[in-house]
Amino acid sequence: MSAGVITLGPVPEELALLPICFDGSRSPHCLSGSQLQDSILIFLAMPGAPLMPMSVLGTESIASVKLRIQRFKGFVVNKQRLVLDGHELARNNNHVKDYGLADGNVLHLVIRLADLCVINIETATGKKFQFQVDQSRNVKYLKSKLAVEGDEDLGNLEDHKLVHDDQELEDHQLIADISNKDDAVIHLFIRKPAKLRTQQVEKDTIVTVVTPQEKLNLQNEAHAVNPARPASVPALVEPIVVNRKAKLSPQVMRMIGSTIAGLENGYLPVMSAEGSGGVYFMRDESGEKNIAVFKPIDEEPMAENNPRGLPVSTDGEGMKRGTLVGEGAFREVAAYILDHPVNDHEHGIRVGFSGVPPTALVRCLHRGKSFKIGSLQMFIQNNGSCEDMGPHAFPVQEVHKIAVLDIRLANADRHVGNILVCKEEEGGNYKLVPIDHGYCLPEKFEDCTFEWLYWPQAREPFSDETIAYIELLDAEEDIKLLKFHGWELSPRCARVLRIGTMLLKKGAARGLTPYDIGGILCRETVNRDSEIEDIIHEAEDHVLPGTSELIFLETVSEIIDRHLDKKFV
Ligand SMILES: Nc1ncnc2c1ncn2[C@@H]1O[C@H](COP(=O)(O)OP(=O)(O)OP(=O)(O)O)[C@@H](O)[C@H]1O
Repeated sequence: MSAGVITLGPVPEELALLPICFDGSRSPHCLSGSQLQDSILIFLAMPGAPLMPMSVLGTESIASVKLRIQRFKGFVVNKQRLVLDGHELARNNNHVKDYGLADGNVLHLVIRLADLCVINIETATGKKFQFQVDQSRNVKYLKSKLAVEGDEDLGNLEDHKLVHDDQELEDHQLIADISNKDDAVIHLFIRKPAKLRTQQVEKDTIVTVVTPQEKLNLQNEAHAVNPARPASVPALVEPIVVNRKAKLSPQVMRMIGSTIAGLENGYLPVMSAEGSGGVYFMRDESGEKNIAVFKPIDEEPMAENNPRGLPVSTDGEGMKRGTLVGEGAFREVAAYILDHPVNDHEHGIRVGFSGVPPTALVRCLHRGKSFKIGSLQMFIQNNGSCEDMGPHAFPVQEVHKIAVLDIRLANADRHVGNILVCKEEEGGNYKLVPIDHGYCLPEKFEDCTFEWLYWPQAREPFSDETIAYIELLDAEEDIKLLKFHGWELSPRCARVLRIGTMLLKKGAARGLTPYDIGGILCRETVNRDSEIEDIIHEAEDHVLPGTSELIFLETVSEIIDRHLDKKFV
């Protein structure tokens, strides 16, 4: 779990990221002649830190670059995302030169940290602050952060005394020591003159600063952050419904209701330490459980308010090719809408074939006056994600249901962190839940990546149940369904959906495995087109300009047939 900053040795940081020589020194002068020619000086950008020079080799793999960052900055490889000019260097086995890195380039490092701690601070006057603090920081650091980023009304924070379990906290104490091991959130209230105490509520540590006049009980604090909402105040969360005839599912309605109740009871959204965009956990009415995950569009990667230090997109394109910044929420909702249930409304609950959690487009009141638009997805209790364990224990069908979704929607972001693992109480089987569909339905197949492709289950044939589901899929109906819900796919995105569905159906009818089909959609290296891209180019060369989309797709269909016949004799 540890992904915090490790203590560096005596090596100056700027030299630490230079390649290591055989004698253990880090001077670039020890590189061989060809290595010197191959050497590229780039700059690593991390939120809140100055640019750091880093020397990489063109022939070095992305995995090796990440490994060196891990070695000297302490962020483990699978928690790193490297972004160049707004696009992620997602393929670890590709080389630096494949991505066209050149001298002077700035590489953004986004850390998917799990051991940041969210600290909510509320003053006596109701002002709220939220900080993310590494658990290795101490109480003094927290106070200094509050002094700098807080508010002058807070006065001299040196005077505040923090108390935990009725013990006064010392400035040198670590945040990790205040909270229990797995705490993700510390709520801190400030009332002057300060006297602090903390209380455990489930996994949260509630640190309460109280004035001597006030009664020391939690009820008081809960009440203070639970003002009755005047009728004139707009709803805290509202679904955005374009077509009134499009009914929201009962699960979505319940999720929105519980999210509102949680907010009304004063439980503020808690920012996830993971993710490359702004991701907020919304609490239910009791404040004890996460009920939903809110992802505002203005905080997506490369959007203007991205909280992870990613630069704003210069051309509007998102972190994956063929997507636009600000459209992630639509894509999240589209994945849910298109995840058709097998047995309609099983036990009164709509469960999609691939198990995409219920998701809706909502607007959420922000700081009491403006709105943030984004996707609201049901929070799924889980035992971690697929990055926490090897794939061998996953049932074949669980992997296949995700493969079907990814192939249909040409998902460009199916990494291991985007599949949650839930262990069933009865029987102890693993269930997989696909999340994070902000980069599905892109305009092109260029960035398609499927982590499951390399899992043994992907080489197993589809079950009869899956084949029956695939046979029923109809891209034209899917496009109409999305339009009914208010999203008219661009012609290019619609083409990707049609071709992905076509390939899936043809492959399944021939008895091909998810590996066979998925492999056609994914590039082997970043600079070599995938088979599907080659097929599309061939079709484009074949048809005359101005040819209808229907004829174009028929051409693609014929080429795919030929390709499959040749490849899988
Ligand atoms: N529906 C959900 N249920 C439970 N946890 C969730 C859910 N959605 C997201 N999370 C948690 O929040 C984290 C970040 O969410 P998500 O991956 O969607 O964000 P992102 O910014 O799109 O990230 P990424 O860098 O993976 O593209 C996930 O790793 C997961 O731990």
